[in-house]
Amino acid sequence: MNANITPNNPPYPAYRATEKGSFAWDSTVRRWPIIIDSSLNDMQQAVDSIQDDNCDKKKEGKSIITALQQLKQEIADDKPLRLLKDLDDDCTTWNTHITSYFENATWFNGSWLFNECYLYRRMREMYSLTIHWRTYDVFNNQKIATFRGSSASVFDLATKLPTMIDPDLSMEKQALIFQELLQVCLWGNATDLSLLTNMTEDDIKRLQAIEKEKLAEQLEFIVVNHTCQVWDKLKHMENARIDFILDNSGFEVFVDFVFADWLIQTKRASKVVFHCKTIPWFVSDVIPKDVPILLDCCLDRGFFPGQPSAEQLDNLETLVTRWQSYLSSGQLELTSHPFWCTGLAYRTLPTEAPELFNELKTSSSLVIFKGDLNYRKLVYCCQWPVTTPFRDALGSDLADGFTSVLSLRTNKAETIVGLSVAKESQLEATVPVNEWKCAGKYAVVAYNDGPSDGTSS
Ligand SMILES: O=P(O)(O)OC[C@H]1O[C@](O)(CO)[C@@H](O)[C@@H]1O
Repeated sequence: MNANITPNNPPYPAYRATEKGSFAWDSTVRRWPIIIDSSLNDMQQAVDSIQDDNCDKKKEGKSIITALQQLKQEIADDKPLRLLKDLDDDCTTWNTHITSYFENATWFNGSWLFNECYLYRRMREMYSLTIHWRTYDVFNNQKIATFRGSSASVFDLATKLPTMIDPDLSMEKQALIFQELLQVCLWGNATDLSLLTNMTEDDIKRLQAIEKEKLAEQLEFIVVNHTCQVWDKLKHMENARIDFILDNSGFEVFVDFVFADWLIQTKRASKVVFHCKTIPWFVSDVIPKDVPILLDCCLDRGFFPGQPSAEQLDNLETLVTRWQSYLSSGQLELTSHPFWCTGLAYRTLPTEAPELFNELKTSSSLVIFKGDLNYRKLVYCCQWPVTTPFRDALGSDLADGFTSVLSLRTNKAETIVGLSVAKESQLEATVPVNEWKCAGKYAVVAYNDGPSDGTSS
């Protein structure tokens, strides 16, 4: 293992697009151009809808289209990662990271983790440099359209949840409900726009399914499963603060609300904090404006297709109205921090964002990291032996000097740790490696218990 760890020199070799055929290479040569093309389409429609051809907004919109096309070419030409030019609050931090760790790095030879984050920050720069497009979210329409397609599971959950939240249930029953909700929260991560793989509509419906038997079938796809340790932590927890480092908007944040609702209703949490990104990120990640938009969609009785019944709409309205009351009472808090939109692994949290690190360490009993990118940043996104213990990949600051950490991740990138030798052998022998590592169909529930003398209840 590398002793002198830096962002471009992780504990084990970084994934880089210079490795032809790797997922990093496929992202750089195929997936990222698709994402930029879909942003170009969105921008073209937005610019075409502006009537006045000579107004500044239309001119700025066209400059963004040109900048997106130039970005695509810059990546294809494997240019160096240039410094950012906008005046956003995080610009200096980003440029310090580039000059300190990625001097002379290019789109192909920089670490895939940093480069993918840099891609979205470069897209942000295009909007930051304008007057009329500063707050425009080029992924907004896709986020809403994908949520609209999740209506079956949204209504299923809205109908089922009241029976699942009964605080008078026996501990055994609560354990079963916890396992179901944890899985629903986990698999909600599968509906992710930036993956753009061959996942079919049926694949997504299967992954979003919440029926008991479907969830039982899914257990075999969880290749690292610390659910029991999480239940040991939660079963007697009372009036704690629990933090969600969010991932995707749409159905995933909907199920995050469902899980948070259960934590609050069963009095395990008196406060839940949702941490959003600060800029449009990885296509579908949640930024603060996405939450009220999502809740309003749920309350709009004409939003979902397929003529839902009055009862279904009423159930959803009851649920969402309660969530809105959590937000207005402060039981559920929505926040964002620029640290979640850097290109660095989370081992840097104590030095890059000491106030955030200390707040979570001292106030939160459990920090739940949702999704693949958060997982990659927790484990430094490198070529760990897959049987490396999760705590070793976290590093001592997060494993021993922080609070309890739970990662709920569907596998959408090659880095993974925590497998048993038996599970590694079974997967290597039966499933194509890209299928279980990158296709979003297998998952990880990885948990590290915080220090017992911390805030943990
Ligand atoms: O939304 P999530 O679960 O963090 O997924 C983002 C992941 O999708 C990808 O863009 C493609 O798999 C990864 O590079 C990235 O980590």
